[in-house]
Formats: sequence, structure tokens, C-alpha cells
Amino acid sequence: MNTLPHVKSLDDIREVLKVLPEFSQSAKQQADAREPQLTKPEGSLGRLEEVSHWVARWQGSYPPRAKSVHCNVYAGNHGVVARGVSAYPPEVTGQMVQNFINGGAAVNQICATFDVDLQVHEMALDQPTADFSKGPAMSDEDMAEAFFYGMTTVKDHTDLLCIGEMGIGNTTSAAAVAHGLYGGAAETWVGRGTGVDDEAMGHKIAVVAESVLVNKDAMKDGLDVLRCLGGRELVAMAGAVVAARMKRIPVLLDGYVCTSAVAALEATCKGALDHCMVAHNSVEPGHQLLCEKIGKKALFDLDMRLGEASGAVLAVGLVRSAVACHNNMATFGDAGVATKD
Ligand SMILES: O=C(O)c1ccc[n+]([C@@H]2O[C@H](COP(=O)([O-])O)[C@@H](O)[C@H]2O)c1
Ligand SMILES: Cc1cc2nc[nH]c2cc1C
Repeated sequence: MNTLPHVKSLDDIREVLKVLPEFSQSAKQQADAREPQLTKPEGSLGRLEEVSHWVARWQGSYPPRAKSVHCNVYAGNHGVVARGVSAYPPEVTGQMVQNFINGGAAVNQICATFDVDLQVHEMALDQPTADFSKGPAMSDEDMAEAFFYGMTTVKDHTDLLCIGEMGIGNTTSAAAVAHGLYGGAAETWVGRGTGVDDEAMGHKIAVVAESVLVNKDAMKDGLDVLRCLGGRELVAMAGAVVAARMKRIPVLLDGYVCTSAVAALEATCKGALDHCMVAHNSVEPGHQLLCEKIGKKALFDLDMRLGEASGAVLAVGLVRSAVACHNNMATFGDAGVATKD
């Protein structure tokens, strides 16, 4: 199987991003050739057609598969919580990790529904990142370590990978990363996260604006932004997305925090997220704009704002249905159904 490069610095990660594999032209051609033969009006399965072709192209083999599905949830703690930006205390991160392990969280139930294997990864919860409203969240070395760790968590023989996170304070991190990457007004990128009140919301916007200003000179590309304003779980998600690309595994992204983390890859290297789809549109107001910035449209919108990969895993049923239609529907010829005039 593929050996992953042991990245030890942001420059090492930049080198990896330059040589990411592209999708398979042969799988694309096979999927394109089969689609018009299936017993349905042309285009009538809408985005399900896009989904099955996306799976085939990025797996690089044909027919597409969606049997072995894994979900990786990364958990991290954030120094910026000292600024009063979350509705919950930071101990909840570790407590929720225990809840995941015990099978009591929402994502456990959704994984069980779709027979998805769930792995939870604690990212040094006893060492929160530095408060990024004062300076960089992580050193170059810390970021590379979390990134490489994320890379190693992607298992071979996975048909589809769902990624998500848990971390009190991380919607502030996500907003700061998005603001750092794309600019605009800080309030465009800030939402209520776990549910902060109006007063805390105003404060959160000010903290995000301040954090981007404080770190401005240290941020030359997307990876710098992720190091300065991200967190270990955000970095691990970015590492997992890169490893999945190398192992030819399509990825379902979750909500705002997940999308913001990996947007740093796209900002560094255009096309780095071509093997990913955004599963759902989060209630966080910046998510839709963020999706536009990376050229993606979420598969559905159920007013969710939970995180923990819940939206990504929910999309597994949709992907499996898309792949089953593509692979198993009868053709016009086989079924004796007349084609259009
Ligand atoms: O990713 C999202 O769309 C999302 C939206 C709202 C909340 N969250 C989750 O809520 C936590 C962060 O919220 P907060 O208020 O502590 O920044 C973290 O564990 C996330 O998984 C996640
Ligand atoms: C209880 C709880 C569960 C979560 N799951 C993801 N983020 C969360 C935040 C809180 C507060």
C-alpha cells in the first residue's frame, strides 16, 4: 500500500500538496458511458449522478464502491476559550470524547444506522493550543505533528471517508481561519457555535477580528493561516484529507469547522479538495459563503449545527443510493424500455 510521507514542517506539507494525484480518466469515461444507458430520463437523478461519478473518478477504479465507510472524528482544545467565546466550558471536549467512546453521542447513532466504522482521535486535549488572539495557535512543528497524525489515521481499503470534529471553542477557530483566508468583515464569518447569546456574539466577532490582525504578518498562505488560527483537530482533518487523496478515497466533509479547516488546503493549492464533497450546509452563517469560496455546493441542508461528523455520516445513505443506482439499474437495452424519440 501507499507509504505516506512523514511531514515534519509546513514546507514538507507544501511539497506534498504539489504532487497530489488526479482523478482517473478511465473511471470517468466508464461512468460517462454507462449513465445514458440507465432506465431513466437523462439527468433525472440530479446530483446523485454527480455523486456516483465523483466516487468512481476519485477511487480511480470502476465500478464505484461505497461499502467500507469510515468516520474519523478529531478532538482538540483551544486556548482562545479563555476569551469567553463558547457557551460551554472546555472540559466538555474530553467529556464528549468519552461519550463517543461509550456510544452515546449523535454521531454514534448515525454511524450505527449506516454501519459506518467510527474512530475518535484525541489530539493532546491536555495541551490546548495557544490563545490565537495573542499570537500563533501552534508552532510549525506542532502543526506538522498534528497533520501527520491525521494522515496516519486514514485506513487502507476504505471506500469512503467521513471526517468531523469536536472541540469547545472551535467555531471561533473556524471563523478566524475563514476570515484569515478570505478577508471581508469578521462578522460575515462568525456564528453562534454551541449557542452564545447576543453579548458573547459581539465579543466573539471582536476576538476573531483581533486574532486575524495579530497574526497578519505570519500568514503568507493557507497553511500559515491554519497554523496561526486553527487547532489540532482542524489540522488533523486537513492531514486526513490529504492522505485520503493519496490513497484514492473520496471524502465527505461535515459542517463549518471541517470545511474551514480544509479550505486552508485549497487556498494553498487549488484543486486540493477536488476529491471532497461538502455533505451539509451548517446553520453557521459563514458556511455557505465558505462553500462558494472553495467552489462547492453542500448536498443537503437540515439546519444542523452539531459537528462531530454527524452531517457527513448522514450523507452516506445518499452516496450509497447513488452508487447502487449507477451500478445496478437496468439499461434500456436489457429491460426492453424504449429510448426517447
Ligand atoms: O461545524 C459546524 O457546523 C458546527 C456548528 C456549530 C457547533 N459545532 C460544534 O460545536 C463545538 C464548537 O462550538 P463553540 O461554540 O464551542 O465554538 C464543536 O464541538 C463543534 O463540533 C460545529
Ligand atoms: C454537548 C455537546 C456536544 C457536541 N458535539 C459536538 N460539539 C458539541 C458541543 C457540545 C456542548
